[in-house]
Amino acid sequence: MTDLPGIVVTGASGRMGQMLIRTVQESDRARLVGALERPGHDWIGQDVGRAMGGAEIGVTVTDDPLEAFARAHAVIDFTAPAATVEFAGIAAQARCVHVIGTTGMGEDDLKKIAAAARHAIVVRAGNMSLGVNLLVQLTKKVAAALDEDYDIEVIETHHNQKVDAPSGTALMLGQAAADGRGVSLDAVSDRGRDGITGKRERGHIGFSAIRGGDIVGEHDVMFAAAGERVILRHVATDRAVFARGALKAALWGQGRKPGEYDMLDVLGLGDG
Ligand SMILES: NC(=O)C1=CN([C@@H]2O[C@H](COP(=O)(O)OP(=O)(O)OC[C@H]3O[C@@H](n4cnc5c(N)ncnc54)[C@H](O)[C@@H]3O)[C@@H](O)[C@H]2O)C=CC1
Ligand SMILES: O=C(O)C1=N[C@H](C(=O)O)C[C@H](O)C1
Repeated sequence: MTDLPGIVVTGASGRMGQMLIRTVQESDRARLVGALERPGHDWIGQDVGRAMGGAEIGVTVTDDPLEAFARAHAVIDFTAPAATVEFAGIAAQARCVHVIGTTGMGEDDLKKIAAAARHAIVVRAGNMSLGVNLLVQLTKKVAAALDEDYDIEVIETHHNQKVDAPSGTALMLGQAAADGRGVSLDAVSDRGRDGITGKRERGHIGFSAIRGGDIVGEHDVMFAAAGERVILRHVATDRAVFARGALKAALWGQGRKPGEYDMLDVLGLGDG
């Protein structure tokens, strides 16, 4: 039991944090060795099982990443961009695999994570589910097969607590569509249409975000032409799909060479 890789979950009280703690606890391939929350959070100092409303599990919630990561083989991190950038440096120092699910990161944040990944194993993806990563590959193939007569639109739908848009998944799908077409996503993105926008530009990739209720996460990639539409869709109904993917990534990362990997690497779905 004690030989199993030790996992620290950051953002322990969050929607994903709690799901990850349950997933690690239920796994016979890993053990939970730490649970982290932000300084000042009322879970700090409590047993994480009790704080989640269940039985004690012998892991006390801490706000000290240095101390927590020193005991871990992997950190699974679904928090916020500033926290994730800080954790990337500390995980590299502690030599543990950093699995990053956090979305909404800016260019600067991504540069800092890439710098940490020169010395550390980082697995980062805007969506850790098998289904979405398959959809990424399908999107690339369909975009390569259809010409610019087909307007590409990415539509994402999430719960009303989500703070970033477009979702990390929508950006992955948009990138896959751009790669399939052999164009730069930055050059063709249409985000946040409002007002007199002018007609849609041929070859652009549009993004729309819908927010409401407790929707876990839905993504459509629409290829719309005169007379027909092709729609690729993924619907997540349970956050367990993300947590299972993240734990898989944490185990896959053990003993790898330093570098930044994604879920296509973990799942063996890459191009070659
Ligand atoms: N890649 C994927 O498969 C998925 C990614 N996500 C992303 O994960 C992130 C979190 O999502 P949710 O769990 O829904 O959010 P949430 O708001 O429920 O949880 C975030 C948690 O992080 C904690 N946190 C913030 N700063 C911290 C710090 N410095 N130290 C420790 N803890 C800190 C917060 O207190 C909170 O408990 C978002 O960016 C979301 O988009 C969510 C689901 C799947
Ligand atoms: O915030 C969420 O909830 C989710 N975030 C990820 C994203 O931004 O794509 C993944 C999933 O869709 C849920």
